[in-house]
Amino acid sequence: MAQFWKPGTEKPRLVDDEEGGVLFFSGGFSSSSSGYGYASMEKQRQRLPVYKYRTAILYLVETHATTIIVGETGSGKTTQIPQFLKDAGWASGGRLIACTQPRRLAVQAVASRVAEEMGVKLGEEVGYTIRFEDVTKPDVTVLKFLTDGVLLREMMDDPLLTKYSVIMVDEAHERSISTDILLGLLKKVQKRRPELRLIISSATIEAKAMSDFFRKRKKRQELENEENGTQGKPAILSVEGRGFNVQINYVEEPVQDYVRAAVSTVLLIHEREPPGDILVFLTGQDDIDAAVQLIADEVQTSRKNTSGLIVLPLYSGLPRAEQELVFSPTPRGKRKVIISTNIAETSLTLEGIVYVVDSGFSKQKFYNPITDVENLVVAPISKASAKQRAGRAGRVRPGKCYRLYAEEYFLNHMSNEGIPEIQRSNLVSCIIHLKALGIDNILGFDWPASPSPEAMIRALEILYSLGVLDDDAKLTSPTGFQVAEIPLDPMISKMIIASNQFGCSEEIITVAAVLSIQSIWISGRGIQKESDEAKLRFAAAEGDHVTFLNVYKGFLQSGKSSQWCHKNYVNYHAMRKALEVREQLKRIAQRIGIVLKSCERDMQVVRKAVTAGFFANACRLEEYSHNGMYKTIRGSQEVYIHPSSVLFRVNPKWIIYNSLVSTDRQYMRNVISIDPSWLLEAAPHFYQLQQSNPLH
Ligand SMILES: Nc1ncnc2c1ncn2[C@@H]1O[C@H](COP(=O)(O)OP(=O)(O)OP(=O)(O)O)[C@@H](O)[C@H]1O
Repeated sequence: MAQFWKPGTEKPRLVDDEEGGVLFFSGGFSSSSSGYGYASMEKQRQRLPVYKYRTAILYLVETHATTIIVGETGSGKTTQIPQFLKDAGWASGGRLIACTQPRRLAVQAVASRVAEEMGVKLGEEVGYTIRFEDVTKPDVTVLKFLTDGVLLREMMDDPLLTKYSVIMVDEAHERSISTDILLGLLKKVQKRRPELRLIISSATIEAKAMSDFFRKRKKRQELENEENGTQGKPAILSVEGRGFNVQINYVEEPVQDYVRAAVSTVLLIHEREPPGDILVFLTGQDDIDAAVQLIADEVQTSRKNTSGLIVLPLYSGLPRAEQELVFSPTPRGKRKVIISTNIAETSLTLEGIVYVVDSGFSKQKFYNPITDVENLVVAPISKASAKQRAGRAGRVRPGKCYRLYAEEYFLNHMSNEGIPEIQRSNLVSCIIHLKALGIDNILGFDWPASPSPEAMIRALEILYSLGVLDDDAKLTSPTGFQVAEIPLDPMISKMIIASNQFGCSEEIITVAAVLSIQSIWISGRGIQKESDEAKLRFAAAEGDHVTFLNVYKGFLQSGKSSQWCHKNYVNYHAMRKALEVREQLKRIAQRIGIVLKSCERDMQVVRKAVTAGFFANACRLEEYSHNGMYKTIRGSQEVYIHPSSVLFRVNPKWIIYNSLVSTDRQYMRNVISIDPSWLLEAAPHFYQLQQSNPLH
């Protein structure tokens, strides 16, 4: 039987749901009808649906180890619940309240908003921590926003997270790898720290399944204790009501080209709809650049009314200052168009947004443990994502969402939730995390969704070959511990550590920084020829990694000039971002004992260091191939050099790639030529495992 909670009542009476022993709460509807413009911030807070549930939330958190809170997008979960907890005393006595988010941008934005609402300076009482950036003050910060990945890292120093009284895992529906590992670990921590409180929140989570996870595999004694109290059972609270209405529009016919369709929709909104900014969801930097270019073409040819449009891209590779532009107020008489990846899908409030255009696609990772290939593929989103995207409108005034797919498709074909990332990823990073936390029995770990044993075995094998795990599958010293210290993909971390031995750490840190950016080249429809020609000025016969070093050198010699970038079809923003990342990596490298040293012109050692990290991605050109077909050494997958690579059509016999993208074929991005004997030097175990040695 379900239990209903009437907002405003002091203490709810808790009644078990017969099936799951789970508590359900539901309650009053709240909707706002007037705009926020003139209301004080406190009034704005009080109008949010979650405000009416304040007492219920505090009561549930007091009486339950885990509380699952489901409420519409924009109902106030992220910004309000941490403040309720603080006001109720959960941050007294030097304790902290944590609120995690899957994405860095959301962490920063939400922390700023909460600091503003509380009238405090960001970094004091309210702070945030994201990878490479800590804006908190010891003994002063009480509300801390952080990515779930950062909280996992904190567990390496403090496995029981003793300084936190409450941890709110927000946007749990995203099921990122870090969220899933965190949920598994927090369940363990709760056994040792029964006083720790967990809140799992989202607009679109399957609350019952999450609750079952927190209940399963309890010992009999624990279940008996539950009979006598509510402490062990997760409570579920459903926050009813939403801020403002969002009208959903669908296309009548499926669209052929979602980039063009998105641009046409933007122009149509601009022509016909009243003022208000537009947020467009595409899949990645390439799509976004193409859309920006298409709008720029329209502006130039003046075929459509484009006056007053300010077009801003938004993706994770953009430097901070560029990302922050999306939060700046729109000048009077103008209309901002933000073209974004799913980086803006959850938690963000972009004040001026009235219109959302949803392409229905995002880039998603897919890993095949049999072939050991991880692809970034453009794939349809889930209903949960579509709902989150629409929820970026209607936050401070009513809005409209234009879905570039048919309603019939949404209703009958779109999956409710995406596949958890852990079930479609290479598990190398995840296993290092768990090992560094002393979790030895990885197969027996309590996952919210189990990864496949094949993927697990593959990852263990690669980690062993990287020299990160020993024969007993424990972290090696020092390599394993050093790799665990660097917050990057273990293959990149290993490449950095190996550069110490090869005397080329300066170069390899630059390579690592550039690899962390999606692309440093300006590309797009209509400028391909010019951009290819410009690339040739830097192209190195060894491959893309060495080419990156040439570009970086040229950029520094130009005095980090934007004109230089423009002239050479190099993306200035990307270069600035690479500089930012490089600085951070340099600090980490020095901390773990890597001596900064340049190999000057000796590019062989650079290639050897790359091989030491990425040997598992080695490929050989098919001897009789006339179309540049390679096969991966492991898995014999057919792969081709991506046209953006300087080795496209050069086709050296032996190469290593950094990542794969899948379109009509499997394309290798960022490729370097190698000597096959280096593979055996770098990973004898890995290559000798093959039945017949593939290196001959
Ligand atoms: N930066 C901001 N500027 C103006 N209003 C804001 C801002 N941040 C939040 N708000 C207001 O607070 C409301 C609640 O935001 P909050 O992020 O707490 O909601 P949420 O329930 O966590 O949403 P979601 O599920 O989408 O993350 C927004 O709908 C908006 O009205």
